Amino acid sequence: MAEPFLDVRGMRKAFGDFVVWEECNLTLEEGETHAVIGGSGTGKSVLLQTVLGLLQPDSGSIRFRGREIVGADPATRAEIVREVGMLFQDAALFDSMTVGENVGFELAQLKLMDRAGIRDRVAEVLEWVGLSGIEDRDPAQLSGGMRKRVGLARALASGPRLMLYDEPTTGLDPITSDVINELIIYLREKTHTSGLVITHDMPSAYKIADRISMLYQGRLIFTGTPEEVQNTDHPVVSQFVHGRAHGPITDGA
Ligand SMILES: Nc1ncnc2c1ncn2[C@@H]1O[C@H](COP(=O)(O)OP(=O)(O)OP(=O)(O)O)[C@@H](O)[C@H]1O
Repeated sequence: MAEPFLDVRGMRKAFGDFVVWEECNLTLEEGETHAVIGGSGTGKSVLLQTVLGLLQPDSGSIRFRGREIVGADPATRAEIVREVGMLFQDAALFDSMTVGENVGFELAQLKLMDRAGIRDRVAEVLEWVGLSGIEDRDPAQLSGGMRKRVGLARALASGPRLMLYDEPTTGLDPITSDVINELIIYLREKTHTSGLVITHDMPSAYKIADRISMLYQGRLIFTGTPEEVQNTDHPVVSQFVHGRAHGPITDGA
């Protein structure tokens, strides 16, 4: 059987005595969008950072397209994760640069194209996110939803095979959130990228994910389709997804 596109196996991560991930086992198939849900501070961002190679797990394995990220030397790790794009929670745009410079930043840094090529690619990905012609704008003047869209364009510019989404709808109003959800679906169809999304926005997870896993006390305790997650009688998952104050989760964790 072919190896999963992304295969996280037995991944443990602690900060001192504080164990964030007891054991993470997660697979992502090519073309799939997989959402990981869980309370605040439970380790969702830590998962994305380990996949990106920014944090080193204490043990376990993270393989992307058959190549091991954990323990890889920095040059090899950089090469592996070059095919991974990330939409940061705050879009992480450089306010000292124009929108166009932000979107073309990685292409220029890695010298992936000449200037004319970068200009064309920037125009193309801005069109994908519905923001044609804003190359010369200052990111500080953009609304939260527009910043997210520019962040998406930037993440897609170098043609990643896997997109990591760190709470893509957090801080947006419900309508703008849905615009971002629809854009994620549209871009997935257009570019055939796989997606790993962390979120606690359940309408967003139901809409964009093929499968949803719930993180609780350092493990993924449940994985299912959006329908299975919505209808489960698993007490922890049911309490979380239906937002009930009373149940086994007592501290938001
Ligand atoms: N570099 C670090 N050093 C020490 N502790 C850290 C570090 N990064 C994360 N943590 C801790 O790990 C825990 C999990 O953090 P993480 O940011 O992954 O949570 P999260 O599930 O993404 O939360 P939220 O939904 O609030 O963003 C938190 O208690 C956090 O304080």
